[in-house]
Order: sequence, then structure tokens, then C-alpha cells
Amino acid sequence: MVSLSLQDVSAAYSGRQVLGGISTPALQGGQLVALLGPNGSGKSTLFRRIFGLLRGAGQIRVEGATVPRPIAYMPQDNGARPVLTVYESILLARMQGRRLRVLPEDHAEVDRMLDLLNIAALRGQNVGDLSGGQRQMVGAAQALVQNPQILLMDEPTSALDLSRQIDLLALLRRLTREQGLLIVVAMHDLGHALRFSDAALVIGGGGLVACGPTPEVVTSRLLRDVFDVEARIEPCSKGVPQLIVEGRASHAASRAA
Ligand SMILES: Nc1ncnc2c1ncn2[C@@H]1O[C@H](COP(=O)(O)OP(=O)(O)OP(=O)(O)O)[C@@H](O)[C@H]1O
Repeated sequence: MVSLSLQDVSAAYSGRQVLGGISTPALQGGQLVALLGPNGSGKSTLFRRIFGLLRGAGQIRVEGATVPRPIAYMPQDNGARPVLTVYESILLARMQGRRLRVLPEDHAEVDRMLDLLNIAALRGQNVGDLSGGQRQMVGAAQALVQNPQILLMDEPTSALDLSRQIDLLALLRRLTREQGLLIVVAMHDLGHALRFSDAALVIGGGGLVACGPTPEVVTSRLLRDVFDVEARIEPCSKGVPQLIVEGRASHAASRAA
């Protein structure tokens, strides 16, 4: 099974360090890991560093991979060329790092992704004519069509309506189980993190705040200390943990003073 571990990893832009000293235990395939942290804490930066788009100190270790390019990355803005059709842009993503000789199985994989993500109706449309949510679904298809063993997804549900957020996260979790994939998803919705992720990696203040099983990491205390939110976590009637938000922690503290 594939695994990813970080040892004392840092990242900088033009000499300005944004992240430092990030170490994690081996994140094992078969899991969905939520990457959490406030705006500007460095989630996208950490993805760029892991994917090799940024240099820095420390070690990024991938073990157990059985393909030459085990990692795929879905950035926040997928940068798909607006003049390409949805079908062409997914096919182009599949061909990354390979000679441009399209095989019948490549077409079959693109068709499979269109069906899997329920976007087959968009196949002939230009990417430039899509809505934000539709573009995001195409971005997910572009990442998945590469058949990675580790998938880094930067806020893949931020433009989706609620039912599509649930569908996509449930699909991603199913793929981790069925294919032994390790999927790391940067997200702001801590309720979704509680519901869909196995483990959570939290960054803030330029470093790692916590890494471990989600119910142990995403707690009222973390919400208060890292996100400045007063909240309770309670199981619903089906036993799924729910986040009940009361307000900003600092406002509550200043009212009490
Ligand atoms: N290309 C860049 N050049 C210089 N600084 C950058 C660049 N990209 C990001 N930064 C800085 O690095 C820090 C971390 O940004 P990053 O985008 O990684 O945060 P994030 O956690 O993904 O934020 P958000 O939740 O808002 O998407 C911020 O201070 C940001 O200004």
C-alpha cells in the first residue's frame, strides 16, 4: 500500500518562509485525509511543495508506489484551457508526462471519468463556458483520470452545491477504500472533515498544529484555538458527528470580560 510521509518539510516564496518543520507519520493509502487550516495558513503551499512545484528543506517520502508518477494534484484553479472541450481537457490531463499517442484505453478512461463524476452531459462544451462548479467537477476528473495512487485536492468542493459536495466527498472516500488510494483534501468545511475524513492534518502559524484520526484532532478546543470559533461536536441520530457552531470565540470571550 502506498504511503506519504513528511519530515521537517519547509516551503518559501522568494526567500520568505511560509511553512517550516512539518513532520507527519506515514499517511497510508486507503484513507481520506483532510488538510485543514485558516486562510493563508499554507495548505496550497504544502500541496505545491509535496507535488514538487516548490523547493524547500526536509524530506517528502513516498513508499509503496507501483507507478512512475504516483501523485496527482488538483489545484484550486485547474487552469484548463478555455478553448478545449471538457472531453479534450480531461484527455489532455490523462496524457500528462506521456508521449501524445492516444490509445483506445485513454478514451475509455475519459468516458469512465465523465460517468463517474456525472458530467457526461458536459463532454462537448468548451471549458470556458462552464460554471464555477462545473469547472471544479472537470478539475476532479482531470486529477482522477491520471489514476494516481496519491491524490492532492485543493478545496475541490468550494464551488459545488451541497448535494454535489456530498456526492464528491463520498465518491472520494469510496475510491480510497476500493483502490487503496491516499487522498488528501484541503477543505474549510470542518463538518465535512468530521463526516468524510479518516485523518486530519492541521496547519497554522507556519507549522503543523496536529495530525491524527479526525475525531481526535477536530475538537471544540481546536476550533477555538486555531479557527477562533466556539462550537460543539455532537453525534446526530445516525451517530455521525455534527458541528454546532455558536459564534466567534473571541467575541464570546470579550462579552464575558
Ligand atoms: N505565489 C506566491 N508568492 C508569494 N507568496 C505566496 C504565493 N502563494 C501564496 N503565498 C503566501 O503564502 C501564504 C500561504 O498561502 P496559501 O495559499 O498556501 O494558503 P492557504 O492555506 O491555501 O489559504 P486559503 O485557505 O486562503 O486558500 C500566504 O501568506 C500567501 O500570501
